[in-house]
Amino acid sequence: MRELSEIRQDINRVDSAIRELFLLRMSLALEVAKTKAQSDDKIYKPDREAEIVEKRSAGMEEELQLKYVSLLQSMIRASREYQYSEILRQTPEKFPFYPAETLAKPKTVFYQGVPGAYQELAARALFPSCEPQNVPTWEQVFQSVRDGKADIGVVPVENTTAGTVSEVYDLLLDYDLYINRSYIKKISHCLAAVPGTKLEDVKRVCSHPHALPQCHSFISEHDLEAIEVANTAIAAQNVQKKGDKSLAAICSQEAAVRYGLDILAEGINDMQHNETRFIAVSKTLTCQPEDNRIEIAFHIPNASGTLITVLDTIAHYGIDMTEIHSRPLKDSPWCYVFYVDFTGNMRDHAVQSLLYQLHEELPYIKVIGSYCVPNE
Ligand SMILES: C=C(O[C@@H]1C=C(C(=O)O)C=C[C@H]1O)C(=O)O
Repeated sequence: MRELSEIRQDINRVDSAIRELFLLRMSLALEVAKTKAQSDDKIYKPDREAEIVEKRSAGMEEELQLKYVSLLQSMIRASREYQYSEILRQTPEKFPFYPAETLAKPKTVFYQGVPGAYQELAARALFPSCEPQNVPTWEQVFQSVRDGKADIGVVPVENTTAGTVSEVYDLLLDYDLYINRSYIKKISHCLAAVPGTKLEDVKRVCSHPHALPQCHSFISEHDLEAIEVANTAIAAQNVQKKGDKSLAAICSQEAAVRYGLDILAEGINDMQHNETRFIAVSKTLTCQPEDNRIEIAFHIPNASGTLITVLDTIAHYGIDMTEIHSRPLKDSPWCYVFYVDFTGNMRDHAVQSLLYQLHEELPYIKVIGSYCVPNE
């Protein structure tokens, strides 16, 4: 039997030979890419890749064949990524997405609900010089922006306890709007009722469908009946209008004060670290120098391993994925649209190469936003 160190020296020699061959293969791939660029041909040739995999691995013993195919596939993907990156360096006009530099100073900002809603607070924080206006539904916020009645809509997209606000994501695509800003707000809910109410008088509690699960423990400990309403501030308004001591609202302190309610309990959310992310949407895709997040929506081909390939491709460009979720495609049962957030700025070369590649290789992709998450 040979010494371990001796075998390892042979492995090192093989690795060095593979390295040289890898570099040679990459330079050949680049030559191919330049030829393709001249004739405006596509980089991705799935038939040629399938032929390489089949012919080069033919006749191998099955177990090693599987490993070799995976090695070949990963080398070919690296070759494609390199080609996209180099082609874009030489012909930057091939980048398929054109964000505007900045957002024109908004005059009209809409939110859903009534004054005192968390969305109003977020709208004021994002656009301090505007007087936000309210409409009854999220759909009306999106409609108003699409029809030009509002420059900006401010809506919630995610809560750290209750999760993604799916309806807002569906509306983003339905109304073809873009995310331009993001704002994370600490959410501390209180229980508010008409003046003179004691905690033991309260039997029912109303609030937004996302706020109720954030206070699940409090609601069950006090054996309260939970009633869904369109907005936390609307809940406070309802309690004021009804004047019934058995009904309380889960809302912000601001909403309780605005509707003249007594605060019976504060910070009633299950998780003390409870935050909601709000976004500002408009008709324009923008990219500001300080933006450090991009969000895309895409469909994947109906084949195994395609989602993992997309996620791997993101990592191959040295980009960090920060969030992923999916929504059903309403017109194609059991098919999904995926939403992915990742770090970077749309002016970065790595981000542009990634987006160029995904645009060329996926059946559908849309950049749905560029925004800044502070403190990074
Ligand atoms: C190099 C080419 O471009 C791409 C990369 C391939 C590779 O690295 O072998 C094969 C097919 C294409 O998807 C080519 O078309 O030959």
